[in-house]
Amino acid sequence: MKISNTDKAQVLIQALPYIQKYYDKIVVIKYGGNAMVDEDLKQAVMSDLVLLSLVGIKVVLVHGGGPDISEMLARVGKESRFIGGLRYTDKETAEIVQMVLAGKVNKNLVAHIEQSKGRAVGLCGIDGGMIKVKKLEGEVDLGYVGEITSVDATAIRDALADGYIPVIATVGTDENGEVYNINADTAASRIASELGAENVILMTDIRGLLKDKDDESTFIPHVNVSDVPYLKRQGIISGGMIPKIDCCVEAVRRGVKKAVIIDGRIPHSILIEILSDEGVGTMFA
Ligand SMILES: Nc1ncnc2c1ncn2[C@@H]1O[C@H](COP(=O)(O)OP(=O)(O)O)[C@@H](O)[C@H]1O
Ligand SMILES: CC(=O)N[C@@H](CCC(=O)OP(=O)(O)O)C(=O)O
Repeated sequence: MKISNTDKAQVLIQALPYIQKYYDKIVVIKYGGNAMVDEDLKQAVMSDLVLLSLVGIKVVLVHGGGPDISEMLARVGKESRFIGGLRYTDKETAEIVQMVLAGKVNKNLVAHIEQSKGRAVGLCGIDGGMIKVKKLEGEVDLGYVGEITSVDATAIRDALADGYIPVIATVGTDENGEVYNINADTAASRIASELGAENVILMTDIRGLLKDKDDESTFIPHVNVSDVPYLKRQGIISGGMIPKIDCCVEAVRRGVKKAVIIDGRIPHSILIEILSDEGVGTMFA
């Protein structure tokens, strides 16, 4: 079907109020490893970020890379173990996490942005002392998994002021300089609140929060943060969805106006989410 010029113009002009709303505002986008399904899709997502950045939105990209980490661990004969959505991280795993996230995944995303004629700079939580952590203490010992104690967003702000899209890998250091693995959803939430971001958008491989995770027709479009403890008790939220939901709740509590989980496998879902009134995922308020 051929789209008429009038229809094309209509689509563009409909984006105007959203461009005005978000102009000069910070939007933190977390791109999960499970949504990085192929290089073409990744390229399409990065082009969307370049477009958003060129219309004046301050885009900050925080990325995951869980599947890449698991693949590298398997190559060296190590099995991946997750407890409550978090990876058990021994010393050797922490080194591999740093190599894969800050090296392979981070530079690959920067290269894709540059390929779309955007400007990006790759950073990790170690750079500029950005993310400081202490060992996460809980019922189960997760090894070198960090709980964020502080975020210094200076390097991110400087990159934005210079017109770059900061691309951030989520490893951080403790007071002794030891490197820790940080869940990327958790880090995105803290970075968003530290930056006073307008929105935090989590791109994953599922439509959003589902009542039954194996049935997309049970999709939940809106969640009130006060309902989350109940949803958790009911067992509706499990695995990798746990840090995501916690991230959204935490971001909203800390003043981020909107936290959304969207399907990163749908081409241009991020443009539809930001530049139209069609909510495409689960919104937390
Ligand atoms: N209630 C739920 N609704 C949607 N997804 C859920 C739910 N509970 C668990 N999940 C799982 O969470 C996964 C997303 O988390 P994760 O695999 O960590 O993604 P990412 O790599 O994007 O961070 C989904 O693919 C799904 O299998
Ligand atoms: C502590 C912890 O679990 N860290 C994550 C960091 C990467 C991540 O969060 O990647 P996704 O967003 O693709 O899941 C991990 O090791 O897998």
